[in-house]
Amino acid sequence: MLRDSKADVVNESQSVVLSMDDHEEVTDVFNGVKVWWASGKIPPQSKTISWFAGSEEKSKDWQGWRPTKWGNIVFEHPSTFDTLAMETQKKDEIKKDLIKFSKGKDYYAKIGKAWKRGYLLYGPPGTGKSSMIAAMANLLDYDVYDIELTTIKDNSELRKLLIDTKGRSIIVIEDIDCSLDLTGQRKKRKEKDDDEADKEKDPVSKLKKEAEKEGESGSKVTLSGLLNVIDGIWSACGGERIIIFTTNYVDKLDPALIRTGRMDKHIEMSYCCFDAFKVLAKNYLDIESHELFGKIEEVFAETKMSPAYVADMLMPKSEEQDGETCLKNLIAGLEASMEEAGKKSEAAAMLETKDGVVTEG
Ligand SMILES: Nc1ncnc2c1ncn2[C@@H]1O[C@H](COP(=O)(O)OP(=O)(O)OP(=O)(O)O)[C@@H](O)[C@H]1O
Repeated sequence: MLRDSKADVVNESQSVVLSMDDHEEVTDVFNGVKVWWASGKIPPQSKTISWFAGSEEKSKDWQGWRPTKWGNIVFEHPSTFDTLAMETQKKDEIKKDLIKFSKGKDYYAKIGKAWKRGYLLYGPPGTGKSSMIAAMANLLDYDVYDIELTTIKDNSELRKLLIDTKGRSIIVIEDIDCSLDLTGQRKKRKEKDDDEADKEKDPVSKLKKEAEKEGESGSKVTLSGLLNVIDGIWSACGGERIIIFTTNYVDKLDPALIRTGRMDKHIEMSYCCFDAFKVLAKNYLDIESHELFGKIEEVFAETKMSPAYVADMLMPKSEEQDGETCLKNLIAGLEASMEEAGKKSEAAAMLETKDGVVTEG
């Protein structure tokens, strides 16, 4: 038994909680074994990114004596709106929207609505969705809770997790399209394919397939469950919260998920434009203008390249590589991709031509 320590009974609980002062040290003997207790204090991190750590890694929320599944790592993503490659006007609009929301406590109270905002971030891979989330968190100084839906057992577990989030936070549900096969068209198409395949199967193999299906999906979170949890969570939680869904395939999402009111703002993260390139050139090479910019602008007008690719090309790969070499490499890379795209569309046109001769490659 710890001596010299404080003992309290926590509200509505049978258990006694022993506590120590900061930096206090106590020696104790239990069953003949000497135990040494020390109380340390870890200064709070101003920002943490939290993620679902899995049931075997449950940690304790010592304040409330409730187990919580959120793990924390220090949030150190340096992306800001200044480093984000995107049209300036679009960035300014998003920044204004966020700041208005973060200052909107009285307004939301006045209109009787929960202080929350939903964003849908969509665009091809490498267009900066994660960078945008980090920039948002850095702008508002909010925590980020990153949810991997496929690791969540069911709707009630999702609800518990969300209830456990704190105010001034951004809740991120990434790749919503692949997480649960929630996409409208894909789901319908899959069901159709399955039905057709089922017609040809005997009842035993049908049952086997159903059993396999159940085993396949580790998660039983459903679209309607997700929507109910999100709608319900706002009334249950105080404090401002932003929820962000990300997807690479917006056109395949179920309309129920993206209908207005649920996601307040849809933000498209698109391929690199010349404006976005200039941000990257300034960040990566400290170049604000260059004689090659004219050529680069021309090429960008005709190519679809992700900012991730452009950023990679602009990063010097050796001491010898200077800014101009990186710009030249970028032009060469973009032109090669244009050529590739040209070849592909030629091949596609050949296939479409009725009389075109198609040979196996
Ligand atoms: N718009 C952007 N502005 C600045 N850097 C970017 C941008 N897009 C991509 N990058 C660079 O490319 C890397 C990958 O981008 P990021 O992870 O943000 O893209 P994503 O859209 O979230 O990709 P995915 O869909 O594959 O998860 C970033 O670390 C960053 O260096």
